[in-house]
This record gives sequence, C-alpha cells and structure tokens, in this order.
Amino acid sequence: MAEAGARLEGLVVASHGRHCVVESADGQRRICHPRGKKSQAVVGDRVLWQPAAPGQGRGQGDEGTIERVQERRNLFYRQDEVRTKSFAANLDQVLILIAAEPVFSESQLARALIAAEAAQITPLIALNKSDLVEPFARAWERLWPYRHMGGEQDTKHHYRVLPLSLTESGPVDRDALLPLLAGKTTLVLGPSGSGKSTLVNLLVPHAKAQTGEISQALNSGRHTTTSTQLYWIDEARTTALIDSPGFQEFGLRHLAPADLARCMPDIAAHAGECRFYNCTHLHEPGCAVRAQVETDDSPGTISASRYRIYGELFAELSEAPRY
Ligand SMILES: Nc1nc2c(ncn2[C@@H]2O[C@H](COP(=O)(O)OP(=O)(O)OP(=O)(O)O)[C@@H](O)[C@H]2O)c(=O)[nH]1
Ligand SMILES: [Zn+2]
Repeated sequence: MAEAGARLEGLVVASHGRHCVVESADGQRRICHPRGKKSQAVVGDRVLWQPAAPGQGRGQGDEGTIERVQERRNLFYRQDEVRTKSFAANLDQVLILIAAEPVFSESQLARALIAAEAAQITPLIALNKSDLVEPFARAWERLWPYRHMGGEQDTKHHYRVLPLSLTESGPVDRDALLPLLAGKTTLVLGPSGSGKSTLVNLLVPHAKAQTGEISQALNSGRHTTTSTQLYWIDEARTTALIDSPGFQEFGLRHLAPADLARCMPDIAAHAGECRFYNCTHLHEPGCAVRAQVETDDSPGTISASRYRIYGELFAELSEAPRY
C-alpha cells in the first residue's frame, strides 16, 4: 500500500456518484473520495490523490482522497434522464453506436454529434445489426446525410459511418474497429438495445474482471444504477473504451443558440455566406443556409430533417433556462 502523506498520480476509471475508482501507474485500483467540490473528478480525469491514513479509510484500506484534478484536455457534457450533468474528460473520440433495431432517433444522434463537436472531440458513428437486412437498409438510408456530410468524395466526409453486425460477424467487426481505436480513449454512447454490451464484451474480453470487486462493491447495496466505466482493451493500457449509460436527451444547455451552426458541419459549411453576419438561418433574407436545404424540387446539401433538428434545437436553447 502507498505511503500516507504522498500525492500520487492516478487516472479516474469509474465514477459512482461522488465516489471514484482511481488507477495508479502500477495498475492498482482503489476507491477515492473528492476532498471538496473542486476536486470532483469524472472518468478520464488525471488526478493527484492521497492514500487514506491507516485506520481512516471507510473500507478495508485501499482508499484515498482526490486532492486535485489535473487540467483537462476536453470535457464531454451530456445530461441524463434525471437532469444531472454527467461527463467524461480527456477523450480522443466518441463512438456513437446505433442499430437497425430499435429504430434510432435522428434527433438524439444529432445531439450527441453536436455535443462532441462542441467539445472538439472526433465522433465516429457505427450502425449495428446489418444482419437484419431490411431494417438495416432503411437505417442506412436515413444516415445518408451523415455518410455524405462535407463532400461527395469518401476522403472528405466529415463523419465516418461504420456498418457492424456484432453478434454475427464479431471477429470481422473487431478487426475493423481496433485500428480506429488504437492508442486512443473512446467514449461509447448508444441507445438501449443497440449492442453496447455486446461491443464492450467483444473488445474487452476481461471486462468483468477489470470492473473488479471495487466497482461491484460500490454498486451493490446502494441505489447507484448508473456508473461510467473505463476499460483497457490492451494489456499495455494504451487503448481505452469508456462505457457510459444513458443516451437519453442530451442537454446542450452549455451551448448558446448561436453556437449550433458551427457544431453542425453541413450547416457550418454555408453559414459564412449569409447576407447578415449574425444570421440565425431561420428567417433572414439572403440566408445561404436556407438556400441549401433540400426541397421537393432541389436536392440541396442540407437534408430537410437536419434543418428541422437545427430549428428545434435553436428554439430549445433560446427558451430553456440555463443550469
Ligand atoms: N441481430 C443482431 N442482434 C444483435 C447484434 N448485436 C447485438 N444484438 C442483440 O441486441 C440486443 C441488445 O444488445 P446489448 O449488447 O445488450 O445492447 P445494449 O446497448 O448494451 O443494451 P442495454 O443493455 O439495454 O443498454 C441483444 O439481444 C443482442 O444479442 C447484431 O449485430 N445483430
Ligand atoms: Zn443564414
């Protein structure tokens, strides 16, 4: 056990309410409590922590206090169903896993993408259950604007959209995913039933073991149903997946309505060409964005559904109180 009094570096690998599991450089994991509000950490945070003095831990030792959260490279915001904010920090990318069934909500997808863009985190979209041929074809078609965003050439597309069939072609999917994940920390998000657990089990064969007794102890006998967990894919601990429950309404309240356009690449591509520099793209004359929205007569480069979502979010962010 580490010496009391020392400040040690660690990585937050799980959070359960205010408690965190901190992993130190040697791979050892222990429960830590934040010292105060300022040291409230989220998964992915690098922290300085201090072991509890002998006899002071509430458990069987192996506990500590988070003394400081190191500066974050980025912070991913979302809101869960009970309207509290949840976060993960220091991410390289966000993998949004949706499926042919259950039918995905385009609005939820758009929100998650906007949240990623706003935090300057690269999003990656995967559509699972390609074995369900007809529902998959419909879902793939609905993703057309996302598959083609930012240009017609493959290399210029803003989002990467990957077809998967995790239960039917696991090894093939693993080979497709691993190079995209290697050396990075990826937050996996997806609606219930899309195959998130299947994905984690495919990529992290010892997921249960990694979660370990510590997290199980924290979860049991407590009303903690949601927890965010970081898993290492490789033994060298360079490639990480963060599994976070809840893909409900994404609170985007940290954004102002005027931030939306730059977080939607298809809209951002034309937002600079409007007659008014502060165009909202809702009603102004000379709006280059509205000129690009598809209609029955013209294909346009902005799909009608994306423009509708833009309008809905703009209204939501204009009205809702900030908290
Ligand atoms: N047909 C088909 N079914 C799949 C595929 N991947 C996952 N499933 C099934 O979809 C269901 C949901 O998969 P899970 O991995 O539990 O999904 P989840 O996203 O973790 O769902 P929650 O636990 O509700 O959050 C399970 O019955 C899986 O067997 C696939 O590629 N094809
Ligand atoms: Zn405009």
